[in-house]
Amino acid sequence: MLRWLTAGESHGQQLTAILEGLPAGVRVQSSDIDLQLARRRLGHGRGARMSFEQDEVTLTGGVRHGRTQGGPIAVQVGNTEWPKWSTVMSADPVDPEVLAGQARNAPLTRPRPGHADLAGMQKYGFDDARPVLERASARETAARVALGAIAQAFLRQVLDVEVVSHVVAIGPVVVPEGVLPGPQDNARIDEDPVRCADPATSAAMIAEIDDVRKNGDTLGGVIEVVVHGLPPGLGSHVHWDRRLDSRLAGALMGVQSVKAVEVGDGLETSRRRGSVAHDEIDYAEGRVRRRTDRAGGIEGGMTNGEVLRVRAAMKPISTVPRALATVDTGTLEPAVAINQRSDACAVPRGSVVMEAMVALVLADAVLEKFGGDSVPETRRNAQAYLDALPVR
Ligand SMILES: Cc1cc2nc3c(=O)[nH]c(=O)nc-3n(C[C@H](O)[C@H](O)[C@H](O)COP(=O)(O)O)c2cc1C
Ligand SMILES: C=C(O[C@@H]1CC(C(=O)O)=C[C@@H](OP(=O)(O)O)[C@H]1O)C(=O)O
Repeated sequence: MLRWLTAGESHGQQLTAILEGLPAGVRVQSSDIDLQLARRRLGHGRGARMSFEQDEVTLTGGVRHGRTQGGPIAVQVGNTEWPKWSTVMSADPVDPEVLAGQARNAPLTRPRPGHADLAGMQKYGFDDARPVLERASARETAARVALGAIAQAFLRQVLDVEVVSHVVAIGPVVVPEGVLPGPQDNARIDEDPVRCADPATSAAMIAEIDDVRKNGDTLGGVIEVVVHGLPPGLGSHVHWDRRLDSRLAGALMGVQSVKAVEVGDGLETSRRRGSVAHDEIDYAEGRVRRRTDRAGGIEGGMTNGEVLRVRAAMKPISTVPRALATVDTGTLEPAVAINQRSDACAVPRGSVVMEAMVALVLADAVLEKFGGDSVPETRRNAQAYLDALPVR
């Protein structure tokens, strides 16, 4: 079983992430994580913070000389903005007189609609939204991407699995049907400002983001994660919490701002007749395969050996520059929501986060199926399973 956990605040000293249960011998180094974190900072529509916040990665446990050792892997992602926040976010008590002089410490009492601010203040008994927004912030996704980079290295080294992603919708602008990235397409897609695999749609997406930005507004959209090289039989039909689709949906829905998840053709499938909704089976090219992949590579809660496709829909950024109506929780008077710099559209960089979540779930499912305490052992187990499949 693979377990992972993150800790840390948006303006805290650092994010901390732990990944436990990975076999020994996965080749991984800080630069692999740096690469993924750099991808997460890109994208047309990102906010100012993404241009000056550097992610300082340190592997502090579980890896020696570029290989995992079998123990928990610990990663720190330092916030380079920390010096500006070290008093306001200090873990230890600070002299009240020093704090009083800090403009950043003024209580945030105008909760933003669409954020955790108000419900979090009520739930935890705060009269200031700061402690809520610090942890609710998607800054935390940097820690997930760091762990996802390690999970991706494991998947690649054990099974040649490649996890790629692309943006399929931004606001009302949607890619045409049939655009499907290949296993090596991430580098090409990264070069597109909105991580869209279709150049004509990309231009329309950029125009849409520019338009909302000009109008003080924000946008959401849809990301598709595509996984090549998975064997059949990951996950299971036998119980709801063993189903791979359920585990993927939970992981993607657990990313800040995700409001819907689709597996394969998802909602579109529900509108089709059965005769054209499923994937007929034939025997060709030496294997039993599906003629189409409407199911997105999962049937009965298990991978079926076809390309896996899952989609996550992000709501528009909640910190709308043309600030939304709220109430000042100190005075109960009408007010406008807290408004600071923010992304106009985080969908392109969100796609890197979705890849990480999918990689973590799949690494867990691979270990559940094949076990192994070292990469060679897991690889041997996987190969023995593939060789013994009754139907290839
Ligand atoms: C990668 C990423 C970046 C985000 N950047 C911002 C941002 O700059 N400003 C903002 O208000 N929300 C941003 N969000 C969205 C908020 O974190 C999200 O709206 C908030 O957590 C509430 O969403 P929920 O109701 O789904 O929890 C971002 C989300 C992601 C995944
Ligand atoms: C810092 C990151 O994203 C942040 C996520 C975020 C939010 O509300 O989710 C709000 C913004 O932070 P701030 O309010 O400090 O400008 C983003 O910049 C990051 O992704 O590294």
